[in-house]
Amino acid sequence: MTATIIDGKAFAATIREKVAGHVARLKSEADLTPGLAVVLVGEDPASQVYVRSKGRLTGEAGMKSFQHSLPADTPQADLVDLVDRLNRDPQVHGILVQLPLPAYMDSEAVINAIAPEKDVDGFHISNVGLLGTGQSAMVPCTPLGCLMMLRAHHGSLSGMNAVVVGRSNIVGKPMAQLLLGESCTVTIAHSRTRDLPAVVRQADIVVAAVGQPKMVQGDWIKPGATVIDVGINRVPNGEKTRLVGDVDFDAAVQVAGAITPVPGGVGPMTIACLLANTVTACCKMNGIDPPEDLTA
Ligand SMILES: Nc1nc2c(c(=O)[nH]1)N[C@@H](CN(C=O)c1ccc(C(=O)N[C@@H](CCC(=O)O)C(=O)O)cc1)CN2
Ligand SMILES: [Mg+2]
Repeated sequence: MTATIIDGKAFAATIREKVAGHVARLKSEADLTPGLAVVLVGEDPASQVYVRSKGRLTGEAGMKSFQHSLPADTPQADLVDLVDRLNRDPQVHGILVQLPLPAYMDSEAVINAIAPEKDVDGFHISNVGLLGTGQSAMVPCTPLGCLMMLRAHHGSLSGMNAVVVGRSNIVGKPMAQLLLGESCTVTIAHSRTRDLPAVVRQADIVVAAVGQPKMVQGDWIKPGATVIDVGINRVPNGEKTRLVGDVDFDAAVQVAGAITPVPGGVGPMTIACLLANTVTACCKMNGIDPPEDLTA
């Protein structure tokens, strides 16, 4: 028996439809249009693709999209000035600075310059602290998308063994916090973990977020486990390139109970959750209860 394929692309489309419904209601009932500002520094081709899709999907959901492209040698102070202006702009409810920033910039300082209530990435230290202490926070989009797929597939996650492979601030750590919030027993594994295959074999849920093509092997997966693959790695494929995840999909699909594909799994959920977070931010800023069905 091969695993159930968790279709993130289809799931993301249903979230974007719900977002569009809420946006239409905010317009007609409160004369409010949620606005998302995305800032790109430099010309990284993958980042350009992601920023373009964010702009397109923001528009398709009926929201206002503000895109700012700055040259690769922009001084950090100029970027922070732009963030300050966006913080004060009443048409902007969400601000996202596309990562990675050029190496000379202090990414943390830039992220912490965003007003926490407009931090739709959930990377600001205030939101990190709120999430870590189980309080209402803006939740990072990729881990939120992973959690939504897990909840939709399993219902309750209570008591399950979850292994998150990767300890980044943008995926691994918040993912672990979210799973802990669902009463999973959570292990964060990383490059120094001893006998990683044995650790992963204990998992009912594996979230792979290491950025290494096909690192998680099929025989590391416990039969029937759910595998969420966050990796987006571009590998050579003849004259071209193709995308592969952090999991050896062809092997893992034979063992797992359910698995996300790459592409078409976690990636599309990231942008759908960004739109949902922007609606939430807009509602909160205007004293309106945010919709509960967007991130349930
Ligand atoms: N400020 C942020 N920067 C980055 C984030 C983020 O959440 N906030 N995440 C990633 C990039 N990212 C969004 O920014 C992102 C990556 C991938 C996808 C996606 O839909 N991927 C598709 C494949 C697309 C392709 O062909 O390349 C898929 O997996 O099916 C969406 C968003 C780093 N930076
Ligand atoms: Mg740096």
